Amino acid sequence: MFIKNVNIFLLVPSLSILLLAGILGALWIINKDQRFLLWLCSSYALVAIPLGFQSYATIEELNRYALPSGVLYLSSAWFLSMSFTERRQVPSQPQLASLIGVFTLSVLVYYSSIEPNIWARLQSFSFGAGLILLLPIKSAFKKEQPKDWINQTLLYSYIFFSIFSIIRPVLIPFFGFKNIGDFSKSIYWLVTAMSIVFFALLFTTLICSIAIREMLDQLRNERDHDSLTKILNRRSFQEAAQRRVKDKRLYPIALLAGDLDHFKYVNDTWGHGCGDQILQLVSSTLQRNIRANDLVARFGGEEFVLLLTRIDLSSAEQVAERIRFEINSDKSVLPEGSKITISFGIVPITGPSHLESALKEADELLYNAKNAGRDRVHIAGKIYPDIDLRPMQEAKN
Ligand SMILES: Nc1nc2c(ncn2[C@@H]2O[C@H](COP(=O)(O)OP(=O)(O)OP(=O)(O)O)[C@@H](O)[C@H]2O)c(=O)[nH]1
Repeated sequence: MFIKNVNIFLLVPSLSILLLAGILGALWIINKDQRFLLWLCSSYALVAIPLGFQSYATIEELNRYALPSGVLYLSSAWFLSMSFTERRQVPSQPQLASLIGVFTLSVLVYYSSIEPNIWARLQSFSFGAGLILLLPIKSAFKKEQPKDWINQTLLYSYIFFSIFSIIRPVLIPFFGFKNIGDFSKSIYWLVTAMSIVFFALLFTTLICSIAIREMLDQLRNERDHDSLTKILNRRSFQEAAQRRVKDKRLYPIALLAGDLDHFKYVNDTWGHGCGDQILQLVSSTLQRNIRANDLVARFGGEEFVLLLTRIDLSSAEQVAERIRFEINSDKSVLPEGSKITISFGIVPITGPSHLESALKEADELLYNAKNAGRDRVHIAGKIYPDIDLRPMQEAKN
């Protein structure tokens, strides 16, 4: 049996590929959304088995196990192509791939059981695997091409590998592979095994850099955004706002503090789910009403803050009124006869060091608007004679 006379060196290609499969599998466990890692890991695990086996098998064993080896190689090609389709978000073609697979396996059976011919087997099998790999290429090219060099390298190396799989058997005569008894020690087999390891290493390096970069982007995104509404959170708002207020070209700048009215009542009456829906609705209304360079954030609870650039106070007031009107008019969340209301306090930002105190001033104006009956906009410097100075709790009742 092939297990006798084990030359450990011959196991290096399959063990290296198994190691790469392990790295990909571990990365996938960290972020299960990146399914292309799982497909690639499976592809490597499947190819490592016949690769190790063929490194030791005699020509009789190669004949006997041609079908299972072929199934593993073709499945590995299919998983590799699935990894690529998942990555590029293009459709996979399982029916066509199955057809190619069945046809290729039939040829393999013929050239292993009926008329054993290793050369014909290699050609048909490599051709079948290459075709399966090439299936998603057309749709991948119809899509917008990747702009960064890592994704571009991945695309072109995948195409190169697919074409290489098809033409590899053509290399046989050039490597003088004549004595089929020496298959596992032939230069052809060495080139095949080393090329598989080379491409596996290349794909792993590229895919892992892409996966890690995307994971970091995702973490940064989660750190900077509110998970319910997807708008900026307080910390990232303050960072971004600091940059805006230092830029003279963005002045005049206005700061708006908004707070939903009687939100506790909404939660208590219609449930927390309804409250969450309202928070999402308000966030999308706020986002719809801002321009490039403006910021919108959820500061926590039912409290929102906007930084509007290149705008005077009265225009900022109009924006707030428009938002208030849109929120009031929404009929999608609360039952007929009830409406969502919001109050605003607005102040101008006078300079780079004013941000922190402007936030406090806007909050005070917002508090005044609440005391004055809610569902209203109060702006800095304006006198509101109808202000209701009753405590907030009393006003609620
Ligand atoms: N549904 C939901 N409710 C939240 C969330 N965060 C905070 N809240 C609720 O928001 C309510 C805020 O209540 P209050 O601070 O009393 O404010 P209010 O009832 O809007 O009263 P006024 O601001 O004075 O009009 C509390 O009941 C919180 O539980 C959230 O993410 N989802």
